Amino acid sequence: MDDDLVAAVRTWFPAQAPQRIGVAVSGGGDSVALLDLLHRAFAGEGVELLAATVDHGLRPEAAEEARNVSTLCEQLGVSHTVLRWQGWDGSGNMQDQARRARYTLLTGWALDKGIELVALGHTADDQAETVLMRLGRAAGASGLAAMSPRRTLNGVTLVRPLLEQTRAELRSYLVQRGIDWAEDPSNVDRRFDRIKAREAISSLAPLGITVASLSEVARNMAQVRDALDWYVFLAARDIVSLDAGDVLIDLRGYRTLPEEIARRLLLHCVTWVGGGEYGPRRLAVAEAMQAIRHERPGALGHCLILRQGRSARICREYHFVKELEAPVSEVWDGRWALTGPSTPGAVIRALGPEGLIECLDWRQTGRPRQALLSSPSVWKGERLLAAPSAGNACGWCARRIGGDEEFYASLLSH
Ligand SMILES: Nc1ncnc2c1ncn2[C@@H]1O[C@H](COP(=O)(O)OP(=O)(O)OP(=O)(O)O)[C@@H](O)[C@H]1O
Repeated sequence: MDDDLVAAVRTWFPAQAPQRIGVAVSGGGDSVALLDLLHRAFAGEGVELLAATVDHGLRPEAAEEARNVSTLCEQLGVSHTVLRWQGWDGSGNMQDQARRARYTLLTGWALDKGIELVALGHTADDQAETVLMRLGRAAGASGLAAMSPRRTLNGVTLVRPLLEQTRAELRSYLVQRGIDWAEDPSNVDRRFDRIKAREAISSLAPLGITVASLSEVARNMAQVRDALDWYVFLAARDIVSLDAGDVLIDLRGYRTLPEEIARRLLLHCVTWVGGGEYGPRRLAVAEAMQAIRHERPGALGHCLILRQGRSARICREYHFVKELEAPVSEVWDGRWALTGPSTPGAVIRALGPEGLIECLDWRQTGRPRQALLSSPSVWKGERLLAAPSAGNACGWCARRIGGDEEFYASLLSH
């Protein structure tokens, strides 16, 4: 049974193991088991295993738990780093902020150490709880697909090799191995939805709703999501074109798409143009879809939807970028890189109405005024030097990070 678990964990990684693998160890049972399992799975393969613990500075016991992880790592010959978070300012949702900070710290650590893959200890129980919580929010296929076994964040691949193991199995593994772990007190705190979900699952068994069945729902929904994404990809190839960082959707083609494909395509378009960490709400998406179908202008996810001939044009809304400024050597609005003649002190800003007035040929570009207002332009103080999208390049070139092909490719990246 022990060896089966080791072999099962090994299957989540490429046959040709990477040189280094990172492991995020909180000190709780799941991630301690993960550390030991990975250590055994890669013994003799010449893989360097590195562990990290984030101390959020929120619980007095956290420092000691981190020390216990250090001791275990020492016994296993694994190098261990403690990453400290001092970020919470007492406002907002502390759990959510701590979680985001944890991922930022872990991926930053991985990049620093040249680690491509970081393993996390989420289990089948975590997956089942996530599915149940998302049911409570009336999630669709993507939400119910819950956590992916593998995803990329900030250029680092996060892997969840324990997603098919239960918490109980891992606890009994640790007991057999004589390895101790810390019990997080928030694991019994009923204020948290996750704990409520955990308790609910235990009483849903008479209906056949269990950790196993909910995890299977997640796997089924991941397949549904992937299938839908494939058809969104085909539709995008057919009816979407890109222009200067904006998206053009053919209106006739859009009207004939099934509702769910149309919804997903629109979401992808506004995420690609507007960035945005949180997707827009369902109601707002439905309203924007209606606007497109009836050829009315609309707004969604920090983007404008304009009618342009037989297409809907999705562009960045000026209001959301008018204060943004970056040196020309940096990325602007999370998506634009500008290159041109060396000009010390030059910055990138949205073109805005003052800039557009100076671009005498902007109409010849065929781009609408509202789209050009939010386009990237080069300034020195109050002087406009270049506006590549508005027909005023002056030796400058604006390139969207990832290129246009990424628009299509990222539809299939799950
Ligand atoms: N303080 C920590 N230091 C290092 N790794 C951690 C820490 N907390 C959590 N992790 C990693 O994340 C895994 C899941 O833990 P937990 O469910 O508490 O995390 P989470 O980030 O809240 O999960 P989710 O991604 O669902 O929000 C752990 O098994 C471990 O690999």
